[in-house]
Amino acid sequence: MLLPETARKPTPVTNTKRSEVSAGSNAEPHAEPHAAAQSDSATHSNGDPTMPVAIRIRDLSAWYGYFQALDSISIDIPKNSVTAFIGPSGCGKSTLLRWFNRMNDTVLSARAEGEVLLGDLDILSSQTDTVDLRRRVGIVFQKANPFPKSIYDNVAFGPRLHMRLNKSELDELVEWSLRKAAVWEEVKDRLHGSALGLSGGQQQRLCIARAIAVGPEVLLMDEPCSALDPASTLAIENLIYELKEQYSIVIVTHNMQQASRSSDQTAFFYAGRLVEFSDTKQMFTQPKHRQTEDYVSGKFG
Ligand SMILES: Nc1ncnc2c1ncn2[C@@H]1O[C@H](COP(=O)(O)OP(=O)(O)OP(=O)(O)O)[C@@H](O)[C@H]1O
Repeated sequence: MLLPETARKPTPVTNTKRSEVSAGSNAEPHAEPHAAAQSDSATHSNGDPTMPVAIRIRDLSAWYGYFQALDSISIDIPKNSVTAFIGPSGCGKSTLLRWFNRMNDTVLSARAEGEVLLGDLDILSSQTDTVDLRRRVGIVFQKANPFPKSIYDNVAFGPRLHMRLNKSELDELVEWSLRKAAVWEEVKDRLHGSALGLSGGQQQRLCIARAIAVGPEVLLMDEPCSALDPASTLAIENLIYELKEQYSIVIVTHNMQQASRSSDQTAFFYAGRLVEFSDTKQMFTQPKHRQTEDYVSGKFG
């Protein structure tokens, strides 16, 4: 079975210790961070120092214009495991996720300072090739967003852009990706039909197939099940479990049961700050901070 091309040669990085990237020419200077309640003891590692790191984040702060959305976040995203980001609405989960593959570049007022490393690659460097970065760090959004093309062309889109494959290799890769995303059996007889004709849950799994077809190292999932029914949610959660053997996964979720079922470690954010990062079992049974306990037990949020 043909597997997607493995990691490409990383783009040359700058030598600067701290990077700064601004999405638009109208980026604004610093403003005071909004009210935040970070614990002094919030740790960037989940406690296992032997765990290989997929993405290393140090002192990351981010703004939209004058508004500070993230304040000095340091966290190590472990390899081949599932990390859940939880916290009340507006605490910065999606903002953080979207800096991992520079999706925030599309927001003119967005700006970040600090360091985000994917191996040797300095993600925030202005010299980073964002097309290649997004191949290495794929993203699946809350609402499935298939292209208005056939099922086959949705999956083949990235490989056609990044790889040189002949027709049979491409066919094989499309099938591999759809199988891996657990949607092959449902679509194999309609590969050239419109992706928009699929159900929401099927569309979401198609989007996962599209993301993994280019061989990413990291898969970001921003509330991937929030628009799905319980059966489709279960299918995606099972899929996440299968995929972590091969990918490092970060999932943003408001669903505490989903975080506790699907993730190996959980990071709790509040008002732009990391409050606690722990093994998921510990987070849900013996949180270190009162604020975490209140949130996971549903007292606020
Ligand atoms: N494009 C934007 N322009 C200006 N402010 C933004 C933008 N996107 C997010 N924000 C603000 O940044 C803060 C963090 O937003 P973010 O979407 O990261 O939070 P979140 O924790 O993912 O929230 P939710 O759980 O509701 O999706 C919020 O106050 C939000 O209003």
